Amino acid sequence: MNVVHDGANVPKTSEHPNTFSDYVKFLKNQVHSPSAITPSLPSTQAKVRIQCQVRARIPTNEGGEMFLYLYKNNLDTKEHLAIVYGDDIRSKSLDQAWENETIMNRIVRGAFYGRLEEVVTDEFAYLEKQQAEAKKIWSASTEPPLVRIHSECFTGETVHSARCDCGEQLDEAMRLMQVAGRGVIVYLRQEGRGIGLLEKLKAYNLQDLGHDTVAANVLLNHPADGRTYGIANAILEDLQLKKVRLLTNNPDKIQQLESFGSVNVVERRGMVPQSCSPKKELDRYLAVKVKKMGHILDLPDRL
Ligand SMILES: Nc1nc2c(ncn2[C@@H]2O[C@H](COP(=O)(O)OP(=O)(O)OP(=O)(O)O)[C@@H](O)[C@H]2O)c(=O)[nH]1
Repeated sequence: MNVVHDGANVPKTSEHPNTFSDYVKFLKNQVHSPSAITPSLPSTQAKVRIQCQVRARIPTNEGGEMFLYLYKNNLDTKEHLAIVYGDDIRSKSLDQAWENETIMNRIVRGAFYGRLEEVVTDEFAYLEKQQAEAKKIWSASTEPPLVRIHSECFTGETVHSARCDCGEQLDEAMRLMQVAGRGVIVYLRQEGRGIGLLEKLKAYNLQDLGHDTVAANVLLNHPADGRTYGIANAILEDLQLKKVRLLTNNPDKIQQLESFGSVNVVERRGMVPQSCSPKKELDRYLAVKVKKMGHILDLPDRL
């Protein structure tokens, strides 16, 4: 993109808009300061506050595209993400107006409708185009989208470890959403079910000595699963999703998400590993998830 015009300051902005003229009023009446979001409340009991900082288009090698939304929050310093398919799924906190920002500022942090394809030279024409794009979005379907709440797994996703099915689950979720043209993957930086990569790698060494994934965590004085879903819930709220079809084998995830009261899981879709060649380590991992962690997985012949 090559934007040459810096635009006017966006004045103070109040409520979330429903129409484009509301949107313009909204921009005029509400100021939000993203710097107010700092990790000042370390307790997991603290009220979760999040702010979407930026959104950017990611074209994929498969020919489709997604938008990546990056969030800041008040509980930790991690950059939690939402991978969003479909133009009608919008972040409330991103679309808010920030103090003293220009149209160019809004473009750079991704708070625009449609695609950035040409140089912005005429602010009025740009706003007219935005109005047309916004109208399309606000008349779009409100069907509950496919949603996956995915926890980071460097080993499974980046170095293709065969110890777990995390990489495959992420790829499959992206494939399903690309086909559906709509969906959200909330990508939480809760590596190793919340214990971090350092401790997870220690757990792998204990697993090579014969301990399973749960026992290895416990031997290292960690819970079997130390994850929380308050930030995921807040991100789904921010994306204005009240009903979702969740891709998961983990009933605890559904229970925890619904316990916040703002997001309703109307359907659970299983994530069955597609790789047809059974792998010894992966099958041992999946069997423990079913037997010890209550996961639902329909692979009776393999496990
Ligand atoms: N501590 C630990 N974490 C692991 C291990 N294998 C994978 N993980 C982490 O587990 C997380 C994924 O959780 P899973 O239990 O595989 O699946 P889930 O998210 O509970 O459930 P699904 O929605 O069905 O995928 C990621 O953060 C991985 O890094 C392991 O052996 N030990």
